[in-house]
Amino acid sequence: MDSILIQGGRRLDGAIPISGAKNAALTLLPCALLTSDELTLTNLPRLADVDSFGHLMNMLGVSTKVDAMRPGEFGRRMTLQAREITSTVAPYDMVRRMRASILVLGPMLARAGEATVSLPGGCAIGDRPIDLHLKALEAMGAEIEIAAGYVKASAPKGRISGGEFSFPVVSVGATENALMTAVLATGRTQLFNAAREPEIVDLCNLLVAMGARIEGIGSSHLIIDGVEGLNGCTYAVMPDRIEAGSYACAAGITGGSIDLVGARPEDMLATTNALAHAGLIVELHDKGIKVTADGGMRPLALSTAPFPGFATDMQAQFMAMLCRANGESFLEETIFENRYMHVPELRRMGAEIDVRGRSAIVHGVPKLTGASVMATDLRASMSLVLAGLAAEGETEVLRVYHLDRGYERLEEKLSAVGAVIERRSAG
Ligand SMILES: CC(=O)N[C@H]1[C@@H](OP(=O)(O)OP(=O)(O)OC[C@H]2O[C@@H](n3ccc(=O)[nH]c3=O)[C@H](O)[C@@H]2O)O[C@H](CO)[C@@H](O)[C@@H]1O
Ligand SMILES: C=C(OP(=O)(O)O)C(=O)O
Repeated sequence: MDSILIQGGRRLDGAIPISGAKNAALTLLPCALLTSDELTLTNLPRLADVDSFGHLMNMLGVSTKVDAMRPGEFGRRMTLQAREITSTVAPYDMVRRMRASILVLGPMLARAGEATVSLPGGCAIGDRPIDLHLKALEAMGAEIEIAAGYVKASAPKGRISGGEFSFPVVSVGATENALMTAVLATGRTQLFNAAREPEIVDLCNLLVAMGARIEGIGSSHLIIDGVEGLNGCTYAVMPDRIEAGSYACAAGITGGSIDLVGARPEDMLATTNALAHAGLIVELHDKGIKVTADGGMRPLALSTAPFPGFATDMQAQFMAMLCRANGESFLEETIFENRYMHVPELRRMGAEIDVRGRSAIVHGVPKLTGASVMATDLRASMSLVLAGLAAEGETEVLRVYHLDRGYERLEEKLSAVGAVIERRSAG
């Protein structure tokens, strides 16, 4: 198994290009199922999850062609074409490895009139049920059956009718599945309390470019009028606000200065506000956001919430950064019930963190020390990388495959701003 080795204690300084967003890519890719035309996505991040999604699309009969971007550019371009959907089954082995596979359910149902997708099961950060995905589809006229670990959705007359659904809890994935179904329905769909994450806006913008009719984009009330068919197009994936936020925390924890080139300020106000409250200097410019540490860091009180609130996907990285703040920070995780898996590992590096249920108190410490650490999920792994960058001595982060799901060329990007970091291959 590969690991990442970090010699900590260096102040990071320089520019990091921000890649296309994993969580946008994973909802834009299944849109290829909605049309027999070609869909070309550019600025796709080179990530294990994007590769896995490409394989899943191939299994459903979608052709994929990948071109490199211009030399020196990150990301790549993928052209997908679903002339026909040859299988409407997303198998367990695929869904088990990548939860976002559930996002083929809506578009397959909308285009082929049926879809069978393995139930994803829980994962390290929590239970993560898909009941709201299914209830939204039912409200739009789908029939749902669950058997042998699979969910089978079908449209009684071959096409979904559309309908109204109010989400009792804000769900990014369920909103995405409902949207991708509604665009090809015979009638109107209204979604209330829909997620408003920038990745949802990116999805709506792509669907509109494909010919969909959606009102209320960016709000929690989406009105979708189904159309007879959608066309292909070329579309650039939005920048990754979570990757950008993670590198901003690298500036904070190392007392450095990092220019996040390509980051979009409007997508990450909760993050930049938190950085500014901690005492970092946040400068917005026409190419991105520059974050600079300015002496000691102040402690924070943060509670995760759906967009525009503070993202749960940033909680672990802020926790690592706040280990070096002057005083006690308070964190509350309201989205996932088990998202403090990084705490025992951070403690092994000298962090002082008390966890009570969904709350955590982070006592700032004068120093962290390198250690061998491992985490069970993506953002938890990134929090260990951040702690390693600031720690005295060597840190080895194990289970790198979590990082490869969500951080494109992590070592290269961090080395370019002065980190001493390398990947050790197990051979
Ligand atoms: C690929 C992707 O985009 N992943 C993101 C997406 O995950 P994902 O779409 O899985 O997360 P959701 O927004 O659906 O989950 C939010 C909350 O709703 C609950 N819930 C969700 C669906 C459902 O049917 N029933 C239910 O109870 C979940 O358990 C959780 O407590 O949004 C999360 C919340 O911003 C992020 O952390 C993930 O990085
Ligand atoms: C939880 C995350 O992703 P996923 O929903 O793909 O597990 C994440 O990106 O932090």
